[in-house]
Amino acid sequence: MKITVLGTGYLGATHAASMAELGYEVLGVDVDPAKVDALSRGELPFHEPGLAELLREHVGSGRLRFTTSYEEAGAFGDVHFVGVGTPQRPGAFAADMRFVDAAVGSIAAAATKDCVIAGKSTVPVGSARRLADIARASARPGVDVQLVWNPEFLREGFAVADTLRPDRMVLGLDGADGARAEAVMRRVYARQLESGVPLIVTDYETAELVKVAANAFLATKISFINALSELTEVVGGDIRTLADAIGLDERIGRKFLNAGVGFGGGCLPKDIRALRARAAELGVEQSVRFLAEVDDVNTRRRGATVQAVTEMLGGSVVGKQVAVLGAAFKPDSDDVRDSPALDIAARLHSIGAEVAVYDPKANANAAKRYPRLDYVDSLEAAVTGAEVVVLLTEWAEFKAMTPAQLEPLVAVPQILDGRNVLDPQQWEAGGFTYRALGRRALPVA
Ligand SMILES: NC(=O)c1ccc[n+]([C@@H]2O[C@H](COP(=O)([O-])OP(=O)(O)OC[C@H]3O[C@@H](n4cnc5c(N)ncnc54)[C@H](O)[C@@H]3O)[C@@H](O)[C@H]2O)c1
Ligand SMILES: O=c1ccn([C@@H]2O[C@H](COP(=O)(O)OP(=O)(O)O[C@H]3O[C@H](CO)[C@@H](O)[C@H](O)[C@H]3O)[C@@H](O)[C@H]2O)c(=O)[nH]1
Repeated sequence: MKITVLGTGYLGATHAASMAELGYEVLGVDVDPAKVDALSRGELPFHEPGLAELLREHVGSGRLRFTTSYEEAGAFGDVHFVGVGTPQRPGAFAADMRFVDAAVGSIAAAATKDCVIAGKSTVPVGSARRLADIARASARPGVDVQLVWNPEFLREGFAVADTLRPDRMVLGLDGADGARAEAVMRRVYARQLESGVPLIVTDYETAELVKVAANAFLATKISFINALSELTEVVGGDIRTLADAIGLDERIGRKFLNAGVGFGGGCLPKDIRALRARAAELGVEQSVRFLAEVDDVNTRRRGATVQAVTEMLGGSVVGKQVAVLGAAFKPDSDDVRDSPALDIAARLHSIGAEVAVYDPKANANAAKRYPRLDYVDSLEAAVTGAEVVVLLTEWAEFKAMTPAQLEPLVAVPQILDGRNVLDPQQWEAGGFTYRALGRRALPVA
């Protein structure tokens, strides 16, 4: 069985290399020739632990190739995975479906043998049924093209492991017409299924909704704890202890209750907005209205961080040296899409602070987004002369730093822990003024 993966970004490149790892011959397709050239040389254009090695190995063996040609893909693939982007539509909350529509239409028209198109991109509910119509209408006479919806749940930073050993797989089918496609997909994923990965076979709409529901739930969990942070900041409580305590209840669970500067990335923010937009189109806006508050709580954390830094600097950031540790939206990624860290750094700069940013992997992407910030190559360079150090992405390097390491370098020993990952006692004993979002009462303006 031969596999193509349409779109070779974070999802597609990971999926393509993982399919090669499972033993398939794989062709990755992208409309970006620079990306295709880099991948064809075995060079990963972004940071993802373990993926560069997998890519090199399988490009080297010839099992994994890349192209810009849909014609080549249509002749090659028995299964075509669709992993192109569905970003937020400019000026709106809805998902931009242009790339998925184009990919499905192009591959259906190019297919010269019976095949299955497996949608992995995150899409508004109702898209699969519409795309199945596009596929049928575009297919050549005598070529059977079936569409399944097979959403992807990988996390950046753990993308390879999540692809090879997911918590579950979901397959949305076009009713009884989906029998051939189901059999093909069970063969593609045979190794995972044999190793016990649960497979949920359902209709298109449920499969599409499972994906956005999972992300909406995760976003809600984060905003829940961050909303409680606003309370602990006022009364002087400790949000980490609170999260530990409620998390011990197995019905609640401790995961995704880490309070701080909030969620970002290419998925959670845009996916909750797209769900709201789709619900409004369907006339059930009120059903997910709470997601507006989830989004607002999340955005407020960024403002609260800027406010806390301002207070630590005596009421004004103008001309003050601020060390920002982290630019990626999460550690072990160089992705800066909707990154709270970078947004906060830019906001501080826009109100007059001298901001030095250091991220172990994301400086280059951050510089493309906000070229006017000062990016430096080490933790030491960032904190030298700083009047406040602000930890915004919890890279291992930042979690491991000590007051003794920073104290000789900073101008004023104060630190804001935007991710609640440092030990307050250790930093206070080391001579630092320590503040954290939700963990200690922040100075009230
Ligand atoms: N990044 C993740 O962790 C993740 C996880 C699960 C689901 N998703 C979903 O997967 C989709 C892709 O996300 P991503 O983060 O990989 O995006 P990305 O922007 O990194 O990659 C998208 C790629 O698609 C390419 N592309 C655009 N139009 C194309 C076309 N017609 N044919 C071929 N290639 C085309 C782009 O050039 C780009 O390389 C989105 O719907 C996203 O919500 C992403
Ligand atoms: O307790 C927590 C956990 C996460 N975050 C933040 O939430 C964001 C998202 O984190 P995470 O979900 O780990 O990363 P993603 O790679 O964006 O993965 C999410 O989005 C993907 C794309 O849809 C899905 O496939 C994954 O299942 C889903 O976890 C990041 O900014 C994190 O810093 C917190 O603030 N507190």
